[in-house]
Amino acid sequence: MTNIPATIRVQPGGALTGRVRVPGDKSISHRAIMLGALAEGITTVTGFLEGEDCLATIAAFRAMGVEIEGPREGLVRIHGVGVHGLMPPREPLDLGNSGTSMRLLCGLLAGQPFDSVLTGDASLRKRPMGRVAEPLRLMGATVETAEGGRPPLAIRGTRMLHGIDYRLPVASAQVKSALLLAGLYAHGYTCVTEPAPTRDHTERMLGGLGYSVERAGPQVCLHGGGHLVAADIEVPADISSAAFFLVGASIAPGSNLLLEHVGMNPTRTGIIHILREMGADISLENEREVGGEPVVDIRVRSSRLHGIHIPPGQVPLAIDEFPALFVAAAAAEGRTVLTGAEELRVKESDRIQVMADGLQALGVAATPTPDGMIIEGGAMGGGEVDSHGDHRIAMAFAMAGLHAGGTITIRNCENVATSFPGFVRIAAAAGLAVTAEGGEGA
Ligand SMILES: O=C(O)C1=C[C@@H](OP(=O)(O)O)[C@@H](O)[C@H](O)C1
Ligand SMILES: C=C(OP(=O)(O)O)C(=O)O
Repeated sequence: MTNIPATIRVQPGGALTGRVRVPGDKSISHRAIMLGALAEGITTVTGFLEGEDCLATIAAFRAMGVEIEGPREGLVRIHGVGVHGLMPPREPLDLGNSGTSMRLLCGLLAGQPFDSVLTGDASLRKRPMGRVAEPLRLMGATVETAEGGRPPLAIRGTRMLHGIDYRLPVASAQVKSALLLAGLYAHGYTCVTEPAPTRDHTERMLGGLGYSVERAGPQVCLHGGGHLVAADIEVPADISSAAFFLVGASIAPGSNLLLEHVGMNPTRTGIIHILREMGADISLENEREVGGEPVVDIRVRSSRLHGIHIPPGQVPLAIDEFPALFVAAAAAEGRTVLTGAEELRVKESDRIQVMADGLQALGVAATPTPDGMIIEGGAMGGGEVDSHGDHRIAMAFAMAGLHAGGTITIRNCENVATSFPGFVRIAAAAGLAVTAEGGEGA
């Protein structure tokens, strides 16, 4: 993990034009490594995200004896060891900044015949893990957390897991996935019911590798004891990374941008629905299916956005896009109100507070609430904001430069490399007047 502090600076003005292919989907890349490692045979992955979060997942599986070639230009070859082929790691597995790695691995490791310890960086060590540890205990797992259910996690191996029928208290794809991964090792059926739809990449990929997953409305079930067969996986561009460009092009007059080969899984499209409701000019071209996931090219042109009450049903479908959406709201005419998004407070940073602080520093009337934010759109000045080491906050404020009246300086941007290596170069090529100092991260 790079610890070099990086500053991103954006001069006001400019427009986004041309064609951009953002890097591969982070959620799918993690799962490709995990499920490829558990499959029988060699899984070839293309379009893999070479971001630090996914590299942490690769390192964890290498530490458990899995041979993984690459990544090189998005190509990874995983020599699967089968569901029962992982080896005990000699040291704690350090998952850096990645909540997805930690939560999914916690489920997967609960059913191994060996012990393991999971840790991470200062941000990850503040994030709640009780949400996975508690249901895993109901399955017979032993997972110890530090105070308040935080990492590090000490997992005692067992071959005695049993399936449960679990209703998720929060809409979380990470918890759902952790339980399904534990369910591969459990006796009987493991069923998870979600309060609202969340990303279903785990279910899709399990199916693609030959594991039977049954869905009925909000419930998904699998039976333990099966096996996975290697297959090629093509990872589409990450809609959560495309989101910064969707917002940037919408708010910068004169923009006309094509975002290529973007994953359009219906559990991830909240950003499109919300921006369109705000008046964005977004069209989907060349819709197709690649490796079991819908993919499109997205054309976005600048438009006059207006404030809205964000439909609560869209929140889980856009959960990582709110930093960018808050910038869209700040550039829109009128008031935008978000509710039902308290989950934002337990991401890489408290994304409600940190975004409100940054927007206020730029002169925007942004009022944080326990579960959302109220933003009065309008003019925005320049100024200095702190991303608190949160990749999505850094990239959201970079796009704010397209609307601001002065230079925006963003501190602590080194973690941009967790999800979007090359962000500054790609954004500059599209027309953002952006520079980075002091770190490879950005
Ligand atoms: O399963 C996943 O890949 C993810 C699920 C979401 O987290 P939650 O499950 O905590 O909502 C999301 O915020 C995260 O970036 C990736
Ligand atoms: C919340 C995020 O990721 P994770 O939970 O994997 O750290 C994110 O990428 O916005």
